[in-house]
Amino acid sequence: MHMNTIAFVGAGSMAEAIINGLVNGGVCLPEYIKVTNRSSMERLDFLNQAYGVSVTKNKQETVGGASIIILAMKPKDVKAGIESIKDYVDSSQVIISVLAGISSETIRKLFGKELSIVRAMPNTSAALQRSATALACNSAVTADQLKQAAGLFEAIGTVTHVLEHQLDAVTGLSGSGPAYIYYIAEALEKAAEETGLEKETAKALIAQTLLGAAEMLLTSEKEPAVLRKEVTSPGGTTEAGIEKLEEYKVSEAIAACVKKAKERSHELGEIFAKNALKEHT
Ligand SMILES: NC(=O)c1ccc[n+]([C@@H]2O[C@H](COP(=O)([O-])OP(=O)(O)OC[C@H]3O[C@@H](n4cnc5c(N)ncnc54)[C@H](OP(=O)(O)O)[C@@H]3O)[C@@H](O)[C@H]2O)c1
Ligand code: PRO
Repeated sequence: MHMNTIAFVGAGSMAEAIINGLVNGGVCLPEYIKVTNRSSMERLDFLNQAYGVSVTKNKQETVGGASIIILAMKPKDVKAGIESIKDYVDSSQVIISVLAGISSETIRKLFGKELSIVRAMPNTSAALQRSATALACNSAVTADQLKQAAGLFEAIGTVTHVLEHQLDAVTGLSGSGPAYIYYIAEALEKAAEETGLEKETAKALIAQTLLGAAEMLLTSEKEPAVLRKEVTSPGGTTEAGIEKLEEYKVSEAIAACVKKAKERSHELGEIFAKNALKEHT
């Protein structure tokens, strides 16, 4: 795809996952990517060496003239981060925020001007071009700008358009989702060792089982419940195992987990707006 300059403000795990996906997926030349952070030059040097991207502490050099600016700091650092770039940003640029919970309106107020703001909720599987990304945008975003933002995330996985208020639910589901799956993988590994398998053997079997099941979910027209039934012989091993999941109310635990994560996303946005906008209103 054709790519204009992309500036990353924040150089942590989410920024790296996106950079990795863009560069190693061959969808964007590293010279089109500029990265800055707050303090760690060591981290910037690492990204430069690992991916060939340009790195600098200079905020003007990073964001000035970039067609896309990606905000990738932790919520607590957003106010200072925006403060440090706002004078070099104008309405011809598209701001993409991957920040959990923080609304486009809060971001706009912090910049203190009308800007095209796209909110994206990707996940760390972006590093393998396997992110499930959801996008929403403010009313200043043109169809072309949204297409440009979607193109960037399509290069590192799938893109789903949602309403902005739905992003909290997306965050609790697929933004945090890889961690839930790793949690299950950890539990399966522990269980496999307890039932007599070596760690490496278990790890390989678990990863391939997750991959196969995910591919079935993606490609089959059958509902998950039907796919599950196909594995479950009456009176067999799966039925015996699933009886335990029911006994331990795993389904309820998963529902509570996703709900709590969604609520936390909303709460982070509310708390942030209340504190960060005190002197802006
Ligand atoms: N990790 C995920 O799975 C994931 C998924 C979806 C969305 N997100 C969102 O992505 C954002 C970043 O998360 P993360 O996990 O990548 O965090 P992280 O690993 O802690 O990285 C945060 C980065 O922001 C930089 N930073 C802090 N203050 C800054 C400032 N004033 N100016 C410029 N850069 C600044 C930090 O630089 P220093 O190291 O120099 O302090 C660091 O490079 C969060 O808002 C999160 O909600 C994360
Ligand atoms: N990581 C961020 C968090 O845990 C947002 C989704 C995944 O807050």
